[in-house]
Amino acid sequence: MNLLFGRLGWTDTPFAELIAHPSVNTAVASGAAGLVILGALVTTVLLTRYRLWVPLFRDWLTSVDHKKIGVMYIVLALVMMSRGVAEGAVMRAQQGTALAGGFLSADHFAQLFSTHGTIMIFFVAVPMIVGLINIAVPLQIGARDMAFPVMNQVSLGLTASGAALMMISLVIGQFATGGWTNYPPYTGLAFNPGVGPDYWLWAILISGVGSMLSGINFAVTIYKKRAPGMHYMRMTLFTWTSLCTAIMLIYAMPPLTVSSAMLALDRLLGFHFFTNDLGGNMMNYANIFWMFGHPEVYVLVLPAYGVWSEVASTFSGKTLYGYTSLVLATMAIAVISFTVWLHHFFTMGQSSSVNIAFGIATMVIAVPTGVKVYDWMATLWRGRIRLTVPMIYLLGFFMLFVIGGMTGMILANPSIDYQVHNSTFLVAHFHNVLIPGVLYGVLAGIHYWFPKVFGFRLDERLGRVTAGLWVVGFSLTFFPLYVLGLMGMPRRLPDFDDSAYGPWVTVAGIGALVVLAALAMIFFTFWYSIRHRDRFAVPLGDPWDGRTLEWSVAAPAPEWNFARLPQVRQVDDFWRAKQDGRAYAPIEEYEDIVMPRSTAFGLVIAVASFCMGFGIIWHIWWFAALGFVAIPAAMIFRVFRTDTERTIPAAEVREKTEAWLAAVHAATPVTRDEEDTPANRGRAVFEGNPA
Ligand code: HEA
Ligand code: HEM
Ligand SMILES: [Cu+2]
Repeated sequence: MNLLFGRLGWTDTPFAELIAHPSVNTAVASGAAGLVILGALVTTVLLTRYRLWVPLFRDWLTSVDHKKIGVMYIVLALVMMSRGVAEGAVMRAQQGTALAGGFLSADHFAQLFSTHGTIMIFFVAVPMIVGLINIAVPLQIGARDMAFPVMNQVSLGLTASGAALMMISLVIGQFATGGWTNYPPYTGLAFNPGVGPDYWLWAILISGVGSMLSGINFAVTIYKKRAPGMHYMRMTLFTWTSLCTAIMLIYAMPPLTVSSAMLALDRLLGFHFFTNDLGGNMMNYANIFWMFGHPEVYVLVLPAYGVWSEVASTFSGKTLYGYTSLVLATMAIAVISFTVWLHHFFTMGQSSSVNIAFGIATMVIAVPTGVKVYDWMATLWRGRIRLTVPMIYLLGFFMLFVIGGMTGMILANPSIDYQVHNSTFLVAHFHNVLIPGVLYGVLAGIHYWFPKVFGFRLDERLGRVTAGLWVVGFSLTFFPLYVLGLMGMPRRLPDFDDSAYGPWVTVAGIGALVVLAALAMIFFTFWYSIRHRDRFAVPLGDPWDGRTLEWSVAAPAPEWNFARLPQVRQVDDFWRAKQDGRAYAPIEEYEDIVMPRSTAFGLVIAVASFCMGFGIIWHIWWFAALGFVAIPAAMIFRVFRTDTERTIPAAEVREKTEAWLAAVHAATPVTRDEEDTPANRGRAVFEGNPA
């Protein structure tokens, strides 16, 4: 232990390990570390080569525009997802070759499922969802920005800082082996003195605060920043689900922060909250963690349900069937989800009557979820269906998610759960809700809102192939796990010698290859669409014949979103406005618009919190102190700034808006009959002459 580097030594890299013990296992670890380093180098070279550092800093990293922050969240999530999916595939390869001896050590496999689970939940699903909410909600409620734009940037910074800790754990030291739940006492000092659990703890502590702040920001934005006339029962369903998710984040994140902080105290200062002796009890961890953990999965899935609502209604050309029931179902799921956490440990010793109570509470969630599924189906019924990419994802969701939900119902029976708890049946269940439920929803949302942010849409053909690959890839990879689970295969199993597992893990392995192809296709779709962006341009801003406010402005949406705040009269206001000629009305008087000024505050907080986390993990106390002091210092400095706002002159707003309005009015109106052609021709799709 030394003062300068704490417990960090030269041998704490996978490369040193590779030299000391050359094997396929250590080579894989070094390869992964090499990829991280290579990725960082290539990014640096490209940014320098194309002189992008300044634009990156000026237009993105210091921006407080909710749309840009949303995009950065999603980019972060896509980077992390590439790692997460690759890790999933490596685990499948290990189990696929286990009968022949495999190629990974048990410890390495344990790190893989721990990083994979942690990354997928906290650094893929959460940022994807938060990113979409950032992009869509202010536009849908007719606002110019978030309630707290700078805090929004801080949330992103904290999330990125946690993600950076995850990435650096590949290169320096190693990650935890305790799964995404990091249960003590296994992760306590007695069993795990290394840095692994500390990486988990500080990545979660730092990003968790960011998520809670996001929740506050979203809730206040939706409460306070709605346009005139945007009553609660006129909001879009995506906004409703975002509001429920925001409230859930506010209540669910603190338990996670508390359980993690308590475990950190156990590890750093010898507290005994969760040890087996000296008064500790790990059941406290299990309870507090799952008080977060269960609501968390609905935090993720509710906004995806919101996307399905938008998609179903837009692409069947109908107002949502059962609007009120969808709102009430969302609220019911949000509330009930706080009463079911114990179903994650039915087998951990409480009496059967307690188990039964929680089992029943769990099953009750099927009712509001079913209401939603039937409402979406009724929305499609007799609609003018357009099979766009988001609709393909919706169909995949209908087929697959319902199966995953049903297996959840099976697990909710304590007596059945005793048989399949912690088997791959469970692994199949949760991937079956997370991938078709959350991931498909997010991908559908990206396809749907991409043109609004960038002014051009993504290629439909490639998007369809990608969606198809996700449906096939998911099914091949995860349905075999139900069978394996019923055969008795436990989760988190690095190797086995029961040859009966062989065929099923082989199929799952092939499925993982298809999923890898689907991942590659996502990036190819982006690349191809960006290259041909002129062909895909939709400057008028309404490529899907949209129904809600975000489609009533140009694409890309101007920085101020709305030149004049809209006056809302009903659900699907923009759609009705297009029909009775109110849409695209001329604006008589333009006004100056005050917007928040760009700032590096979030960036400073991100770097400082990273230093603090990294310092504590490695016991490099001076480094930790530096970060710890920099955070309040930056806050105090920020409080004294007075030049935090910037006025956009009315003339500038007028010029941009009038040019766009003129283009809209010059475009050929598309009549109902022509609408069956691909709906995304780059012109406004509306009926009649709006002038
Ligand atoms: C987005 C994520 C998500 C979602 C939506 C769900 C949804 C549900 N989950 Fe799942 N679950 C997870 C993510 C998710 N889960 C994760 C990550 C874990 C494991 C964590 C770990 O241990 O690592 C887990 C674990 C888990 C367990 C613990 C099992 C164990 O550890 O042994 C249980 C037990 O009750 C459960 C139940 C349910 C139920 C009842 C639903 C319900 O909400 C499903 C409701 C939906 C339907 C039922 C389908 C649609 C409904 C209809 C068409 C209406 C008609 C149907 C009926 C009337 C039945 N889940
Ligand atoms: C896309 C392809 C994916 C593949 C191939 C894959 C594969 C795997 C594998 C092999 C495991 C270990 C299973 C075991 O313990 O036996 C696992 C665990 C897990 N996965 Fe995935 N997965 C994928 C996507 C996702 C996604 C999108 C999410 C979340 C949004 C996710 C969340 C998890 C979680 C939470 C765990 C549990 C980790 C733990 O045991 O602590 N996965 N996955
Ligand atoms: Cu749960």
